[in-house]
Amino acid sequence: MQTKKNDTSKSEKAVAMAGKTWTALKSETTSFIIGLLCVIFGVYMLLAFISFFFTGGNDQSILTHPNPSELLETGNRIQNYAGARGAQLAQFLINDCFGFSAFCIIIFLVVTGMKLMKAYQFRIRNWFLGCATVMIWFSVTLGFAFGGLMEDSYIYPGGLHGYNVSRWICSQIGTPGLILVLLAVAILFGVALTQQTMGVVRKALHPSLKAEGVSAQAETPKADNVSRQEEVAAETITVPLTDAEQTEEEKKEKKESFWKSWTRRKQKEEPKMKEEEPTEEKETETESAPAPEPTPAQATPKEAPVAPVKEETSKAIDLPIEPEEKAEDHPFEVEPVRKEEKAEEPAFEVSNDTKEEDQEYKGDITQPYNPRLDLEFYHFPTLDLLNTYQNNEPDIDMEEQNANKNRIIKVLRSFGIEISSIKASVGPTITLYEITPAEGVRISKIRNLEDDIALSLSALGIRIIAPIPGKGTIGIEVPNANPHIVPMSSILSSKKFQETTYDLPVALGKTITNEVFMVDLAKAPHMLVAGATGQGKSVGLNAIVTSLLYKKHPSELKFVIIDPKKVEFAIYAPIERHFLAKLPDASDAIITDVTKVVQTLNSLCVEMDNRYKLLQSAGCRNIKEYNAKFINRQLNPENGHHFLPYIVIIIDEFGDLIMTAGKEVELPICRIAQLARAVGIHAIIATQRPTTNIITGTIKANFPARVAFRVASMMDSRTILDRPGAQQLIGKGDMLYLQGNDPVRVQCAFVDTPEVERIAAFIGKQQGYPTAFMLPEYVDENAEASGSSADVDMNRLDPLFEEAARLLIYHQQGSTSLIQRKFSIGYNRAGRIMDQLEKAGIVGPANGSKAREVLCLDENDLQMRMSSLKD
Ligand SMILES: Nc1ncnc2c1ncn2[C@@H]1O[C@H](COP(=O)(O)OP(=O)(O)OP(=O)(O)O)[C@@H](O)[C@H]1O
Repeated sequence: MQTKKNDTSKSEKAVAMAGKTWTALKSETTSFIIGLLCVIFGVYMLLAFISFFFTGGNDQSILTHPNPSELLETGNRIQNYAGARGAQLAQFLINDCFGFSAFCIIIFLVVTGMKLMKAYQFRIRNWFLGCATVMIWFSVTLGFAFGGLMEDSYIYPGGLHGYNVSRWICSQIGTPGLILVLLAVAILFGVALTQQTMGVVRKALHPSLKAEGVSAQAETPKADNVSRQEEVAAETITVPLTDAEQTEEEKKEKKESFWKSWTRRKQKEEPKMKEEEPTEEKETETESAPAPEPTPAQATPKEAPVAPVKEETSKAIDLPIEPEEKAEDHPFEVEPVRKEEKAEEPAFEVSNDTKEEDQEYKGDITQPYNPRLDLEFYHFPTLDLLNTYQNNEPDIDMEEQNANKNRIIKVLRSFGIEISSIKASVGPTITLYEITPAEGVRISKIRNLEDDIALSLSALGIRIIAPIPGKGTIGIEVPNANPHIVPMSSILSSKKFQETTYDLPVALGKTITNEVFMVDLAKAPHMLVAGATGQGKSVGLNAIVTSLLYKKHPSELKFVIIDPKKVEFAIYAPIERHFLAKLPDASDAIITDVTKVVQTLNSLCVEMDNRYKLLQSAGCRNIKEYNAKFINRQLNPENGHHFLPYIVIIIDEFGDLIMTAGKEVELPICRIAQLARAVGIHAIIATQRPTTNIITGTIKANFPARVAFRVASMMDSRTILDRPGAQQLIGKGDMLYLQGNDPVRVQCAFVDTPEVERIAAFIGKQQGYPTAFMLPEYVDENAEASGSSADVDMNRLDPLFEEAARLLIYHQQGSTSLIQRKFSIGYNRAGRIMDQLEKAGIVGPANGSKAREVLCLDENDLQMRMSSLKD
């Protein structure tokens, strides 16, 4: 009894010890050191082995000495480069064990070392099985083939193992039996390595198989061939079944065309098949800097298993789950991280593309007009104004990838969903797992389980796309354990951005596959940005403005910035004379006062109408055609024609505007959104509260491009994107971009306030236009009508008159915007109330941009005036 207890505690201790040792081994440093030792030892063995071929003969007499240790101690007479121990090792592994194939041990050692060092991601189990099979097979084959030479040479090609095993097999099943066994093992190994082996064997058995190959294929009862069989059958039906009547030639022709179409189909399937054959070459390619456009074959993962797709039909929901074991059976591909191609030359250094000839011909109307000549020495902002970050390149953590893969398979299995393959694309913050469901699993089933699956994976930010449009696979987006920032500098220095031909290139960030994501605002043409507070909206808007500033000359682009929060966009003040537009009487270009917003938006409508008139008289359909004509001097400036810069309106906190100014803001915005595209006026509106009373149906209909950062609820997501999803984002710039049917998940580029300040200062200190771009004056007809206090009808006082008067007396500030905000009414109505208050002597006359003076001192005073009004 006692002994039993002791045994149990001993075994528990041993298990605990093993656990501890395993944890220590798993630590990154330990595994790196062990890996390094493996590689070094492998190199040492290689040296010993190679040297053995040259020096083995001389050393053998010492090594096979009855008491070799005596001789080895001095080591003097050993000639092997790896010394006495090396000679001993080589003698043992080559001659006493496996012969030439002992080199496989070195290969496995180095592979293991590389894996432990995390230099390469090999699949150790496969490599072990592969190396062991090759080593034993060759050892037996060489032992069998060269067994007779052993007496004459100091090297045994198959080693003693090969010699003895081959002799034993021969004694059991005879020489032909041994040959057949070796052949069978070789073919089985080949099939496990690549399915193409089957084709080679078939061809070897039947060289003229080509045409009949189809039927051979069709006869293979593989589930994934079923649809192919159907196709083949369908095609076969189109061949008239009159073979007997056909001439030999006709038959041949039909066979050929049939074969051609089959080959075409095979070629389509080829990449898929290639994905299933990870070769060492591909692995190396994957490890070294991957090509920018990896083909499916190149993108084959480091650890993609050799085994073909395993078809599991049993529902695993009731089975004991062994995820670690079973999950590995699924082909798992991890796409290599795409490295964005950088432009060779920093194009921004050469900031002005004004050519010398242009300067010479300045004013020469026989030469094309160059709008950039207005500010001919303007320098585009340089990339060094932007922050660079260390270690921001996404890398692939295979441990995390495998853990996630296993988790997904386990969760899906717990819902009775089997999959046949899984592929991962690692992005800066999110990894997309693309899953192919097994035969017979309906995608709708997965779609219905979306919430449960997301819940079971229990990580923030999981989004399920069932199916991925156009692919027939299911996508599960899982946040990475170590998200990476996407610096604005990495986007702006990319080849894609620098070589873009977009009219208004807006670089938003990187997609899940690490591609730079850009849109052309000129085509968008208006954008709606939503996101709860602190999720990256302002950074996103800054990224939009920054990318435009890096591409556009001040003569080509103007911003109208509306910032009710008053602080977010103040950083752009220095670029007022270069890039900003404002009303003629406005003191600041960045509009923070709600009253000015309505005027500005209406003024933009006037600008739009004016531009349409210009386009009409020039016979152009859009701004691009018009500007091209103007540049080619086909339009006479004396007839009012001029080069038209794009105008981008940016409105932060649109919700606030709608709450205070309501329809008065919505109407001009909708007019602009409906019509302004052709004349180069584009709007970007952002809101924290994407509710239906703020983003009304009319606004939604006219803003086809939507950017959703994380929002508070599914309702908000539906308002902005017409579907759920944005509530599941992880924040910090994680966003969905929708234009058309399906949203794209993008990690927004990060541009910090100091970076924007540096860019603004860089532009601001250069020569600019004398003033900001002047928008046309807007005369509010309604306001005009009710503008003069002489016309004010005091018999029909506004219902809010008395309350408004009380408000102004309380604040001692005669401000129309105060009335607007407090009572959530439009500018016109607030203006009318103010006029009535003026006529009643409660406030003084308008005082320029300053608030009016409040003439009424307190409540008593007001009561007296009110009673006199009623009289
Ligand atoms: N693209 C990004 N990459 C990394 N971090 C980001 C990104 N965008 C935002 N963040 C982080 O989130 C913080 C808040 O972002 P931001 O100020 O843009 O939020 P917001 O949605 O504009 O909030 P609010 O509506 O309150 O102004 C930033 O200070 C930054 O730390």
